[in-house]
Amino acid sequence: MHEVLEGMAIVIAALVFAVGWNACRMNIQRNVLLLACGFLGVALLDAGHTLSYQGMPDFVTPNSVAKGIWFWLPARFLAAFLLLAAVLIPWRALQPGAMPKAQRWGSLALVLAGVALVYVLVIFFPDTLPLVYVPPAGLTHFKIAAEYGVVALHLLTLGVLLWRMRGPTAFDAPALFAAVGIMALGEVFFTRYVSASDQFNLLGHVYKVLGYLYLYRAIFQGTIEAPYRALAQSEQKLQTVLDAIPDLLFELTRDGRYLRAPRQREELLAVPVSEILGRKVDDVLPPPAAAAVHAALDEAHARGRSEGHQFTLQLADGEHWFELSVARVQTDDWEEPRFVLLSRDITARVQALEERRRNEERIRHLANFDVLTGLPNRKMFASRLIQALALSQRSHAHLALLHVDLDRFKTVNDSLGTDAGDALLIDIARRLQAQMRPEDTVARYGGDEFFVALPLTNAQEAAQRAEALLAELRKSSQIAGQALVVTSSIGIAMYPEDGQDMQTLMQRAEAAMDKAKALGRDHYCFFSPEMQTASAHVLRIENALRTAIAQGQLSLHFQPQWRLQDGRLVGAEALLRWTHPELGRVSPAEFIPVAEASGQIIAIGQWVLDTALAQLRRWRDAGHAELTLAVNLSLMQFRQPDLLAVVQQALARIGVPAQALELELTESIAMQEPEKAIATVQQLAAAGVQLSLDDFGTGYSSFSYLQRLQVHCLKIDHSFVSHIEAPRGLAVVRAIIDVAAGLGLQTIAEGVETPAQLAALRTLGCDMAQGYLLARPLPQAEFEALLARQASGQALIDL
Ligand SMILES: Nc1nc2c(ncn2[C@@H]2O[C@H](COP(=O)(O)O[C@H]3[C@@H](O)[C@H](n4cnc5c(=O)[nH]c(N)nc54)O[C@@H]3COP(=O)(O)O)[C@@H](O)[C@H]2O)c(=O)[nH]1
Repeated sequence: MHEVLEGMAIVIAALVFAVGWNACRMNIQRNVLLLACGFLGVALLDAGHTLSYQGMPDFVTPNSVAKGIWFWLPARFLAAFLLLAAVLIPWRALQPGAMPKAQRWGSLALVLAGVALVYVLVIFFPDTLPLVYVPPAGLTHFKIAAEYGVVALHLLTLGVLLWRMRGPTAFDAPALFAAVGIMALGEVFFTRYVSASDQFNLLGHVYKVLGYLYLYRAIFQGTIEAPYRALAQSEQKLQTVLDAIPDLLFELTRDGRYLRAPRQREELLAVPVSEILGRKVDDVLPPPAAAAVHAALDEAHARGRSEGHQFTLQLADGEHWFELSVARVQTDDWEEPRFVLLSRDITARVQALEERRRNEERIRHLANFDVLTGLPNRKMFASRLIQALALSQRSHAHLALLHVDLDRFKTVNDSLGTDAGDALLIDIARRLQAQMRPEDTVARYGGDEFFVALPLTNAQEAAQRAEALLAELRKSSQIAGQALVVTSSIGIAMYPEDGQDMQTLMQRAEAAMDKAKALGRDHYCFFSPEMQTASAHVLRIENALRTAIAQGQLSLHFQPQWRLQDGRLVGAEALLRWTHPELGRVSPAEFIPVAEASGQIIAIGQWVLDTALAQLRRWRDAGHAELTLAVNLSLMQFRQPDLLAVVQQALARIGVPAQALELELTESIAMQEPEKAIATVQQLAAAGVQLSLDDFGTGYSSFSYLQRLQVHCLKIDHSFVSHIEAPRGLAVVRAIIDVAAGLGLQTIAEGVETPAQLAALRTLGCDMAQGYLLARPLPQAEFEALLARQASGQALIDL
């Protein structure tokens, strides 16, 4: 039985060695190497113990119990020390890579040398060894103490193990714990036996075998089971990763034969996977795609990997783009090279890039071309003009810059709507473009303004081109079902005579265009230095006007208005005056149009309204309650969407009744947008404000229009009054007064300069009059002096 149990123990210890030794060829684990080599020593010592056992044939020298024990004890101590060392040395997780040969073979040699030493001592020098067994007494104290020493080492190992098992371990700690625990128990039995065949000795051997078995299990688990499990897990993980990859994955041979498809996406394949495997790419893919795969395989074969080769495939849902990534699989030299090919569907990316390219192209186009007409815009025109000027400079050539502006384009927009206006602009742009030579550029500058650059063109040629353009633009356009005829005005500036740079030339072409308009439209006009002077003056006025209110340069004069029935001063017209420190007194006839064109008229108009109402308030407070004050409205003011609110707020803020304010609106302003004018006047009239129609008779208002325009007074223009002494002039004024009377409106004659004019007006029944004959526009103090004289009962005018 002893031999059987020992035989089993030797075999298991040898297995521990075999498994551990081979595992160390693939992994670096010092603990395993220690146990493996150590337990080979244990197996050899146990073999010596078995062979020396009493009852066995003599092993080199006569066998004895003591001889057996002398092989036994080193084996036990070796096992105990090995286990203790194995749990003391930190266990590292499995690391791929072979243990260095020198380390493995060195450890083995060390163990074998130790074992050989024990063999030599026990066989040839037994007398040097202490007594371990004395028949018939049995085991000596030394032997028992030695066995307890082994037990103590095992207990120490168990303690270390328990301490290590508090946390996760990189080895099979429970199996190792069981192995050490059982071996320790077995050793206790070996301290108790008397005869080699008693039950303690037997039990000790059984426990020893069991302990070895657990040790084997621990080594097997750590070196074979665990790596296999980790491998299975890692393969599972790899498959999960592969499943998550949205690409096609194939394994191919060097010549492009499909071996495997670890990741299948049938929807990205023209043919099912089953039909692909075993075939070559040339048989499956169209030639350009197959060529891309071969190129990728060649590259991966040469460099280990390849990326970026692309091809397209026509699939059921349309054309798809694919990009290849190929990696060469590590194989042994004798194996056929294999490649993992990842085919990524990059259709969305390609489409997004294409979309981005298109968007960039669109943005570039928007940045350089006018959206409505497709003509170059300001930016593009500027760059082309600068280039053309540089070229003209180098070649000493002329260049003509034309500013084309449509005449009365606004009327088209107002009467036919902006869609018709847009259609007209598109048509005009097309016609302008058709007139251009390859070297010319026409651009839309916004609204109905166009600029044309004509390189290599002298003044004579520019005039001919302008004539041709005017003639072309004069032709009718079919817009909104009707033939529309729009003329245009062209201003021309010549390089180098009129300017050397873009800015100057453009300003001068614009000034020339203004002149063409002033000449009656449908004209072209070359720039002349006089225009420059005029426009410089206008620019000066415009700039100076900006600070006029803040610097207190504005004031109001008041021209008295007289009731012709009794000669009383009943009102005044507020007239704006501007005195500039350098420009001196500037006439409103000069600066009001500039203020209008630059938009400053809104602020200036507000100032006039507030100042006039404040003055009126003071006069009314001073007892002139019947006095009214007329304030002129410009076109821009009249078009203010919040005009009613502006007027009402001013009245309320200053505390003047609406009836005391009269707003003067010229007939031409009222006729600009008749329907809107009727509505605005109606709102103001409803608010109680009086309205008079200035310059009456100079415009084209019809009776029906007059009937709907809720003004209370017609102001007979100076030009009619000045001709009143002639029969036809008299007839005109009479007609105006009769119309007004018929419509229930008052009349006021302006510009009365002679007693005869005044007499005629009275005879015709005109209600009121103002003019130099009666009084010029007066500063506040002088006007107040008149009021004071009237209040004191003096007659101010002779009727
Ligand atoms: N929008 C605003 N327009 C204004 C304002 N103040 C003036 N104006 C307009 O400027 C134009 C020139 O005005 P002005 O130089 O003040 O000339 C006015 C009178 O001085 C002049 N007048 C008055 N009586 C006579 C006369 O007997 N003979 C004669 N030759 N001229 C005379 O007429 C001008 C007043 O005209 P009208 O307004 O049509 O009543 C002028 O168009 C002003 O309207 C302002 O605050 N806002």
